[in-house]
Amino acid sequence: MLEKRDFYINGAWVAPAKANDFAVIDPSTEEQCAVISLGDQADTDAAVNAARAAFESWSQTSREERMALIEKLAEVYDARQEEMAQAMSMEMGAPIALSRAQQVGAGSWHIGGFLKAFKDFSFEKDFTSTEKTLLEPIGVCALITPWNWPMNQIILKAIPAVATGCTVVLKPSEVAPLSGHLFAEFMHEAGFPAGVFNMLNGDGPGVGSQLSSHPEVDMVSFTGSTRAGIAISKAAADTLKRVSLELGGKGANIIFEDADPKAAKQGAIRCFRNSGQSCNAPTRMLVHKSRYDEAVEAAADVANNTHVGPASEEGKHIGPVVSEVQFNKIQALIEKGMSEARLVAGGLGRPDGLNRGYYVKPTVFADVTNDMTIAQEEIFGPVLSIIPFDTEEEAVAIANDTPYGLTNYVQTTDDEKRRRVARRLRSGMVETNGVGFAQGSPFGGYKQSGNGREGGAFGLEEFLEVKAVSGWAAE
Ligand SMILES: NC(=O)c1ccc[n+]([C@@H]2O[C@H](COP(=O)([O-])OP(=O)(O)OC[C@H]3O[C@@H](n4cnc5c(N)ncnc54)[C@H](O)[C@@H]3O)[C@@H](O)[C@H]2O)c1
Repeated sequence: MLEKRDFYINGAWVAPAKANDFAVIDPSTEEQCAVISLGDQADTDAAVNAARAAFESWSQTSREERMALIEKLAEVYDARQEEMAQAMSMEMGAPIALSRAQQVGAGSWHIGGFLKAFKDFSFEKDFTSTEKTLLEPIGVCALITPWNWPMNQIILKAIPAVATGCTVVLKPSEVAPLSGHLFAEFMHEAGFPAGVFNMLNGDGPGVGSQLSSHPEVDMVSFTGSTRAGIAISKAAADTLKRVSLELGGKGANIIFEDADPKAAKQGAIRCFRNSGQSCNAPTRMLVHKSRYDEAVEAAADVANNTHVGPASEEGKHIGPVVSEVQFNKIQALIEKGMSEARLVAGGLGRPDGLNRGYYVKPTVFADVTNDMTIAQEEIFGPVLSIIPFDTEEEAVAIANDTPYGLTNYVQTTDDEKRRRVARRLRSGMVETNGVGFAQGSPFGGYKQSGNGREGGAFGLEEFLEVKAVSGWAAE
């Protein structure tokens, strides 16, 4: 069993102020795989003070110095990618092939996106011939991250924060803390000065809320549930710190009558990816009535043919969900779905042959209406809800009828319709016809999916203050 009790504070690994062990469970086996410590106020203060002390000099470094350290970090990340893939696979159950290609791969992709954006990023702009606008680092940033795409989330925050000259305290998810621990090792190996990057473990009510309310923290960048996003915003209100939120989603995937014949199949595969634990998953499939029966059959077929197995097994299967808490929550929502809609694949309990581990059957519900619980709540498991529609107007109304607004999807070969519908969807992202987003593209949500944007130049701007200086040049 791994022992990872220490925190990374002020450039060194330090023991927690008080012993408070917390077991990390491997979701594939339900066995304890590691022990960490949950920090308390003294640890939080030590990490924040280190970041505060480092800010003055770090914020004055040149772009070239910071860029060189991020390039070094990228080298370390590449050289140690197998360790990172194994850590994530064990802590949150991503099958090892997916962990290597996508969980680790997402990190490399975003580092590359930031480096590209950073090279041309302008920290000074001429507002008039005499007035200058300066973009300056906001200060000490608390980064609070979830367990579902651990490295993706950490890199989307830590890299732009240090790139812009901020200093950082990272609190990874206590459910999947091993990747965050390893990332701190990478930052150390890359040679960032002491105090620029700090990492400590803790839970939401402890270190999470201590960071959110800390008077020496200037900004909280959070990814996780809408519930925690609200709690953080309230805790941050008394010190009026900036709060950047990336929260949940309930993406609609609108399949029009003229969509690619494979659209339903691909939509179901996408919904089940990472065992359904993606905030941008297309979990509501809206299908035109002329294609409805065919889509239900295709989605059920995908569910019935999706192999579920341990994370350590090679292959394209899906792994368990992350924890017993999530497993139970998903089971309760599947049970609710069975009382309100038509179950066409999957259902309650573990898949055949798996009696230990948090494995969920890929599940499809048809004849769902948008007022049902399974169409409104984020399930965060491999569960798809299929909703029929008649007209474009109806499809847009159903898609927008949710408190969330992260990613929606549109499938049609009609160019005009695709653009028209994309404009009307109230979400931060609209993916059309399966075309992936470019490197550095802004990631974030409308409504209760959050208020921030991550990735590339938009992601750098999140960590900057704007200063207007008059009389910069003599008239
Ligand atoms: N929009 C996005 O970019 C995005 C990406 C990934 C995950 N998510 C969302 O994250 C959720 C799943 O992750 P989770 O279960 O780890 O979420 P969570 O909100 O329970 O926890 C996320 C992080 O917040 C901390 N936390 C919890 N309560 C807190 C509080 N009151 N104050 C401060 N910190 C607190 C946790 O310790 C953890 O580090 C899903 O809802 C998913 O949609 C969103």
